[in-house]
Amino acid sequence: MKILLTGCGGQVGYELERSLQGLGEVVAVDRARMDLSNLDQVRAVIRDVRPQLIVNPAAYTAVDKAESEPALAFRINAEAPGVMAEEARRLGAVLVHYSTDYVFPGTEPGARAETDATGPVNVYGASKLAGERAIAASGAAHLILRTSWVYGMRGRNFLLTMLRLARERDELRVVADQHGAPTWSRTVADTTATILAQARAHGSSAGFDAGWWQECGGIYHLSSQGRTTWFGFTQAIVEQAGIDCRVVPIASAEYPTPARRPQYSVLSSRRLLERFGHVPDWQEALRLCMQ
Ligand SMILES: NC(=O)C1=CN([C@@H]2O[C@H](COP(=O)(O)OP(=O)(O)OC[C@H]3O[C@@H](n4cnc5c(N)ncnc54)[C@H](OP(=O)(O)O)[C@@H]3O)[C@@H](O)[C@H]2O)C=CC1
Ligand SMILES: Cc1cn([C@H]2C[C@H](O)[C@@H](COP(=O)(O)OP(=O)(O)O[C@H]3O[C@@H](C)C(=O)[C@@H](O)[C@H]3O)O2)c(=O)[nH]c1=O
Ligand SMILES: [Mg+2]
Repeated sequence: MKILLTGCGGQVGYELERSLQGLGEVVAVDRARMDLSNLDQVRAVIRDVRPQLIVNPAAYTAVDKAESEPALAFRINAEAPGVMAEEARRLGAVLVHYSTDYVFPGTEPGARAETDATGPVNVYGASKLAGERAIAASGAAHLILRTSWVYGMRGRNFLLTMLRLARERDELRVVADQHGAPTWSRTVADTTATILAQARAHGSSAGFDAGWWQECGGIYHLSSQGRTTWFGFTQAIVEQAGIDCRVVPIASAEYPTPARRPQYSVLSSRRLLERFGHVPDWQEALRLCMQ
């Protein structure tokens, strides 16, 4: 099976390139080969590669910057995935795409299910929601995995930022009123591969089985078990790294940013756990990652 993987230099894309190896021949493309802001190029690369599976972790992920670049964020996060889905349908291929907890307004303390009402509070979230809708409307077999607070030992992420700041400063002031579940990039990639292996087992040598995608496709929440705040996440990071740095809880109002962020961002991964098994607890995953 031929797999087209986008954004192979990103946090999740890097891990996917490894996790997807057992599944087929992975054609990994970066921005230089396929720029998602260039829709003609997206189309041309897919028609050239003719994959049976497209996996798309590439995205515009700069949450604050998106507030001042909405058109670009929407092109990359909504229009480009829409083109991928359209091309996937033409080829009879499957599209696996990633989305975010930021599609929700975050006004309710409980964990959000896939069927709960969306309502993004920032441009990034709105652009990701538009991407989900474009894919759903395309008629292509697809999987949309919504994850949250992704970190890892490479790329741009909260873990690496906080490790750097904790070494530079005596004190870190971190918001304690935004709730969510930090998720290791490797958890996202490995779980994706687990799901695809199950999908593959229901198919034939010719490819995936359309019936399986009818029944099991669509949106799944995929984030770590448990919950914390950015403050709690930072405490765990500093403690595990053994860095001598005070971590002080603050309110969001004391840390102004261009983009608003949801207050309660916990996702319930129940649908995924019932069908596909285990996802680790955030503290356990953080420990494994930092080892
Ligand atoms: N990071 C997070 O906290 C979360 C992420 N997600 C979602 O998960 C998915 C994976 O995110 P993650 O791996 O963390 O993101 P990263 O920011 O680590 O990686 C994004 C990747 O997309 C690429 N990219 C950006 N713009 C373009 C473009 N115009 N053309 C081609 N490639 C481009 C980047 O390339 P380059 O290096 O060249 O910029 C990079 O390889 C995304 O869909 C994201 O929305 C969901 C929840 C949380
Ligand atoms: C650096 C820093 C941040 N903060 C706050 C700002 C913000 O409210 C919160 C998180 O900061 P970040 O900017 O890293 O987080 P952010 O970029 O909003 O992270 C989001 O990224 C996108 C891509 C997603 O899809 C989301 O799931 C989520 O992971 O921490 C502090 O309170 N103190 C600090 O020293
Ligand atoms: Mg960020």
